[in-house]
Amino acid sequence: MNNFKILKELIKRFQGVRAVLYFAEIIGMGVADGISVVLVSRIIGIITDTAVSKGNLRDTQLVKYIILTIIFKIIIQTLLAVLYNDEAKRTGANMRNTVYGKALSLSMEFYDNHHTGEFMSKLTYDTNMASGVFGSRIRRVMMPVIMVIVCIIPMFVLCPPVTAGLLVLCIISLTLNFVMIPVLEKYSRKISDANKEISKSVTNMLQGMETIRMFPLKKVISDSYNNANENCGKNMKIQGRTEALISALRAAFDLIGALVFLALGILYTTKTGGKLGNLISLYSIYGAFQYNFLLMGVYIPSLSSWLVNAQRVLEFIDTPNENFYVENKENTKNNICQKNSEAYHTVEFKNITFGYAGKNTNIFEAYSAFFDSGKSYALVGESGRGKSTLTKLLLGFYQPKKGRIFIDGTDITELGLVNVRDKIAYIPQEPYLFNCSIKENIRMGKLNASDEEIYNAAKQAGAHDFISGLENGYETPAGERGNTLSGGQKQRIAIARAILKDAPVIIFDEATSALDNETEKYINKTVMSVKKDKLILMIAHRPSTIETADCRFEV
Ligand SMILES: Nc1ncnc2c1ncn2[C@@H]1O[C@H](COP(=O)(O)OP(=O)(O)OP(=O)(O)O)[C@@H](O)[C@H]1O
Repeated sequence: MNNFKILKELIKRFQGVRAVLYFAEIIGMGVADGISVVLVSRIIGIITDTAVSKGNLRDTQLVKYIILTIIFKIIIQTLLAVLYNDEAKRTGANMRNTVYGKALSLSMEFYDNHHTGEFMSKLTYDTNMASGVFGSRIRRVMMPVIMVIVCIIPMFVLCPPVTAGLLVLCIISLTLNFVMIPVLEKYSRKISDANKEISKSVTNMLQGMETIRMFPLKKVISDSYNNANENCGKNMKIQGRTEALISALRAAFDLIGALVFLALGILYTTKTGGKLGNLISLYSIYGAFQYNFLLMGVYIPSLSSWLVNAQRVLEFIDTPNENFYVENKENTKNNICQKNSEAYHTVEFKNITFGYAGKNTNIFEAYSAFFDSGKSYALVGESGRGKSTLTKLLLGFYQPKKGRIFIDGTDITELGLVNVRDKIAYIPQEPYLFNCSIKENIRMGKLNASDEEIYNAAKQAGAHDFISGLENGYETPAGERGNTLSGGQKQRIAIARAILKDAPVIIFDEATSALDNETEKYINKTVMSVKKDKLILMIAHRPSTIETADCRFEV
């Protein structure tokens, strides 16, 4: 995608019709800025001519110019700047919401294939840069262009030959700046890639902190971080030097511009009898003109390097969602309610074939299985056979290559992801606890649950006693990923959350593996007591767990 297309796409997706307002505000600011520069130059010119002719300032139109300057420079510009900022912030927020929303809609396969660090970099660095396109970059590119256009007309009116000479100089310096565009773009890409690597290293370090300390992995991890950091630093250095070169060129052209102005100005006043006031006015406008002309050479390349990140954000947003199933069909939802009231819940896998993306072999090949209502099944089989995968297929985390899956006799592709997951309470091998209170963690099973319902669910999950024993009871923060709790405590909170959900199908994926025998027995007893109208699938290795199930099912 070329830069223009990226920009067009960004505007279409994140601004829509509001783009008209946004661009009108920038154009307004640029025009007001340009006009105020011209007005100030007129004031200087009038003062100079009056001084040279020893005239009276009162006889001039000085006050009119001063009032107009105040209106354009202070009132109009400030007003437009405030409106512009609001619009830019709205666009940035819209972009961040879209990216975050996208992250929640992606398939599990996406997360399997993307490193958390790389993903974090996308969510933060690339999105910040992309929202910066609207936050500052477009304004910085457009304002100088508008200023240059507004200034060039009075400059030619005031003194055509000097203006023509200065313009040629400005064009040469701008061309040189443009030569630097591809260089800056190249290093911006490299820095962005290096930042991804840094994020990956930091995520590895944070998530694998225990393992890093257990094995002597400090050096390996810090080497990988240092390499990424060094690479980033190296590219930033080259980018910095290129920018310094551009600044040096700008300074050189400043100096040459002043000399050209002096030479042409002397010729203009001595040979053609031009007014000194006009020349001083011209030089006053030229200061702003030249500055903005060179800014075009700085900000246009810089915009294109920010657009590199914006393109990545667009690609990310275009990643397909996990919604390969029908979403929330109203009539389907009614069907589900009817079937729930019948209290008969079955799960059937019919001739499914599945293998994870990127792997040559399939885990299931035309595989069929049927699970009946009111029963509990212990899913057994050697490690790696595919027990967890089978339940994840049921949850719609992955899509089978062939075959169909039914809940209560309805194909899950017709039910829709939301409805399928609504019918299932799933407790994974390593349950995730959010960084909020224990009570709020349990409440995630049913967002409108009363405190009483939460306590009851915790009692059934054998968690009430230990939670009540904590200094802050149910208000105790679970910590990041539940790290203030033991493995068994985390499991019991996750079980309470699943019990609270009161779904017709419950999946335990080794959900009691970290519990002592007594607690496990207690939980199994309470869970089995509610199973009359439920279907329970338990993935288990422990004989004690397998024994509590009605049927042993070899996957
Ligand atoms: N996200 C994934 N991406 C690629 N391969 C995966 C993924 N998850 C699991 N696998 C592979 O699929 C196979 C089945 O894994 P699964 O976790 O379903 O087995 P399991 O029977 O539950 O094993 P265990 O009893 O050890 O928990 C394994 O070979 C595993 O390496």
